[in-house]
Amino acid sequence: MATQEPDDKLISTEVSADETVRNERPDETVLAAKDLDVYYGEDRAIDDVSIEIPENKVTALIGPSGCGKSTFLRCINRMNDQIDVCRVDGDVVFKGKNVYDGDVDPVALRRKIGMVFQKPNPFPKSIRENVTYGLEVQGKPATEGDVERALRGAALYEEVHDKLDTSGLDLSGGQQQRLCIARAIAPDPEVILMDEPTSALDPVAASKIEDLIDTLVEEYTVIIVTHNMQQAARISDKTAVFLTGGELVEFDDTATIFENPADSRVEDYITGKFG
Ligand SMILES: Nc1ncnc2c1ncn2[C@@H]1O[C@H](COP(=O)(O)OP(=O)(O)OP(=O)(O)O)[C@@H](O)[C@H]1O
Repeated sequence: MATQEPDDKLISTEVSADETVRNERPDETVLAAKDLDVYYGEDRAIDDVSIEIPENKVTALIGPSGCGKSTFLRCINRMNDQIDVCRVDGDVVFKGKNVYDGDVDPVALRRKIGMVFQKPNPFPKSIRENVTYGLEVQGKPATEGDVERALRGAALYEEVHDKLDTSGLDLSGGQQQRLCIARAIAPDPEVILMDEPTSALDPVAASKIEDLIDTLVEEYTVIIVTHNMQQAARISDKTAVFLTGGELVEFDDTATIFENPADSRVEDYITGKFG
């Protein structure tokens, strides 16, 4: 269920020093949706969305339950291909190439655009095998260095370096989620999609993931769906607000969205008048 924060005054858009540096960098588009419509059978879930996602920034997707945030996220790396009734019209251009072109291999695409889900979902395999999986399906043997690099990148190495051959399922929820992040970054992606990555975690584990996102974005572009508006305000540089019917109503700097949105529907949503 969606949890909404009722009072906009509670939403601080104070930025970290790292974010200030990031915000001073000009936006370079890494990924763009153009006139995107997504249908499940006859029902439209995304309505004519165009958006340009900047590189090495955190973009948050917010909006009420059922407005199409996860659908949009899944379109980016063609996870929607796995849903029979789902049909996509329009383009998703990643580094100049429409990911829906016939010659794009979705499996290769998903290594460049990795994904982390709401519920930590490590494979029932060792910590090491979880990390090496993405490289080995590419036919690339993974080295110890690759494993260490991915686990360090996910701020997990110190906690697991002496038990790499134990099951990933024996870790705590927060550690499992960082293992999933390590698995996503092992093949050296450019974009990491996160679908409510902290909503199944306790506040301490969630806070670690938020800190990690702040580090990840130095190297990767992060696009995160969150129901938690404080979280969007805390960690993102840009915020896209979707509203019912799959319409992208406003996309701007996070501070602008939370402090001075152009669209009154966004203001109503942020102040808890609906959603
Ligand atoms: N596999 C599916 N088959 C049919 N309809 C679907 C499917 N997945 C999503 N939908 C519909 O598409 C619309 C958008 O759903 P989606 O999950 O993308 O929204 P959301 O904003 O991520 O919602 P929430 O915040 O509750 O997770 C909803 O009406 C939903 O019922």
